[in-house]
Amino acid sequence: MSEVQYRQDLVRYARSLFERGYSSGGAGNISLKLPDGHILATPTNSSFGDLDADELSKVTMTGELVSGHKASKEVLMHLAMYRQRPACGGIVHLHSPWLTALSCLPDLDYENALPAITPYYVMRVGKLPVVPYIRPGSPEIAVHVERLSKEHNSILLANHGPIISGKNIREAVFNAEELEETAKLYFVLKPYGMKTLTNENIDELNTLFNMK
Ligand SMILES: O=C(CO)COP(=O)(O)O
Ligand SMILES: [Zn+2]
Repeated sequence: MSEVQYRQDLVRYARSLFERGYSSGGAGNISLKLPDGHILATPTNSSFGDLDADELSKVTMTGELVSGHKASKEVLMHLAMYRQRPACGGIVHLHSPWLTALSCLPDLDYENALPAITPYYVMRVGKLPVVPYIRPGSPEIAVHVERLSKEHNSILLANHGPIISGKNIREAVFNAEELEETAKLYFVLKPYGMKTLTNENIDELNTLFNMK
C-alpha cells in the first residue's frame, strides 16, 4: 500500500466517525503508522469531517514534524502507545458521547471502567483502565498512557475521552465503535443492573477469538 493510500484511509475513517457523531468540532485525533516507520496524524485543531490528505502531519517516532501541518497536541500520547505496542498500526482518540459520559462518572473503577457485558467487548478490548484527569495536551498524559499501554489497547482519560488502538487504522476504528457501543449499553442497563460474563466465558473468548 502506498503512502497516498494510507493518507486516504485516515481521511476516510475520520470522516466516517465524524458523520456518525463520534467526533464534533475539532475534538479528537487519529494517527497511523506508515511503512517507513513515521506516524501520520491529524493536525491540531482540525475537524474529522474535512481533513486534507496532503496536510496531515507526518512525524517521527520522537515527535519531530517531517511534513504537513503542526500535529495534534496529543501526539505524544499516541507515540507512547506505539512505543509500548509494537504491533499497533493505528490509534483513535475521541470525545464520543457515551465514553466521555462514562469518563465523568464519580464512582469509576480506575482498574476497569467497563465490565465484561458482551463477547465482542471482551474480544476487542477486554479491560478499560482510567488515567486521572489531566488537562488535554499535557505531556503527563503520555506518561500514564505509556505505563498502561503494554497491557491494554484502550484507555479512558477521566473527564475527557478514550484512546483506542488496533493493529491498523481499520481495527482501531472497529475497536472504538465496539467500545462506544459497550459504554452506551452500560448506561442503558445501569438502572436495571446487569449480568456480566463469567471468568470461564472470558477465558473461552480469549482462547478462541482474541482480536486485541
Ligand atoms: O482532542 C483533542 C485534545 O485532547 C484535540 O486536540 P488536537 O486538535 O490538538 O488534536
Ligand atoms: Zn481530547
